[in-house]
Amino acid sequence: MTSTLRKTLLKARNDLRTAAPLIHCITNPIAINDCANAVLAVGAKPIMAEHPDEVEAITRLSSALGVNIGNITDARRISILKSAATAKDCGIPVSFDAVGVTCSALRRTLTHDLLSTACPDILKGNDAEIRAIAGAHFESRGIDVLRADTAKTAEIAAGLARTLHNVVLVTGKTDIVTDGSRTVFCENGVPRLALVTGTGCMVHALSAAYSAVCEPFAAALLAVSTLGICGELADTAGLGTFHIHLLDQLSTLSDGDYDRLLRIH
Ligand SMILES: Nc1ncnc2c1ncn2[C@@H]1O[C@H](COP(=O)(O)OP(=O)(O)OP(=O)(O)O)[C@@H](O)[C@H]1O
Ligand SMILES: Cc1ncsc1CCO
Repeated sequence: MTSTLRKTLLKARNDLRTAAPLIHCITNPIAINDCANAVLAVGAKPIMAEHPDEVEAITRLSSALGVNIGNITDARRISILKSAATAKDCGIPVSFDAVGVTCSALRRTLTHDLLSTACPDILKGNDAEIRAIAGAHFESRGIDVLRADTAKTAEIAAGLARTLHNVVLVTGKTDIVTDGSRTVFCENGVPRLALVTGTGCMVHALSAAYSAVCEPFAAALLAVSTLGICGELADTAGLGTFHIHLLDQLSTLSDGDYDRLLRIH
C-alpha cells in the first residue's frame, strides 16, 4: 500500500505547486500568519477572510476551505458555519481543526453544529480533541494532551471516520490518518514542534491546501508528514530560530528529501 501512497503524495506535492489553488482559511489570530505562510510555502495561495458578510463569496472563489475554532468570536462562529455550508453546496473540500473542543460548551456546540450541518471532509485534532468528539474518555489541559494512547485512539478515530464518512487526522508523537477502513501512522516530527504554538494549526492549513489537489486521506497525510519532516530538518537550538527554520524547510523541502524522510506504516 505504501508505495502507491507515496506516489500519490509526491504527485500531490507537484500538483499543488502547478495549480497554486486559492485556499480560504478561517483560523485563530494566534496562528493566522503562520498558516498563511505555510500555505504559501508549499505552493498554494491563502486568503484569510472571516467577516460574515463576505465569507460566502470568498469560499466560492476558493478551491478548498479550512476552518479552525482555536479562538472563537461571534463573527468567526457565524462565518465558519456560513463558509462550510457554502463549500458543501459548491463541492469545495472542507477541513476542520477542532482546537480546544475539550475546553468549553461553546466549542462543543459549534463543533456539533458543523458536523451535523456541513460535515468536514477532514476532521483534525489532537488525541484528546478527537476522543472528546467521539464521546470517549480523554486527558487534556487546555488545548494540550496530557496522555495519548495511539493504538486505542486509532480505533476511536477510525470509528468516528466511519460514522462521519470522512477522514480523521490525529496529531501527536505518532500521527494517525484514517478513513475508517484504512489507517496510516506517521512517525515524522520532533517533540519541539509541540513547543511552538500553532504548529497543529499549520498542519491543518496544509491539509486544506492539499485537499484542493488530492483526496482528503492523502491530503491529511501529506500535510502532517510534511510538517513533521520539516521539523526534523529545522535543527536549531532555540525555539525562535526553530520557528523560522520550520518555514524555511517548508519552502525548500525537495521531493527527494520528502520521499527519503517519510516514515509511515
Ligand atoms: N512528541 C512529538 N514528537 C514528534 N512530533 C510531534 C510531537 N508532538 C507533536 N508533534 C508534531 O507537531 C505537529 C503539531 O501537532 P500537535 O499535536 O502538537 O498539534 P496541536 O495540539 O493541534 O497544536 P497547536 O494547538 O499548537 O496548533 C504535528 O506535525 C505532530 O506530528
Ligand atoms: C495558544 C492558542 N490558544 C488558542 S488557539 C492557540 C494556538 C494553537 O492552537
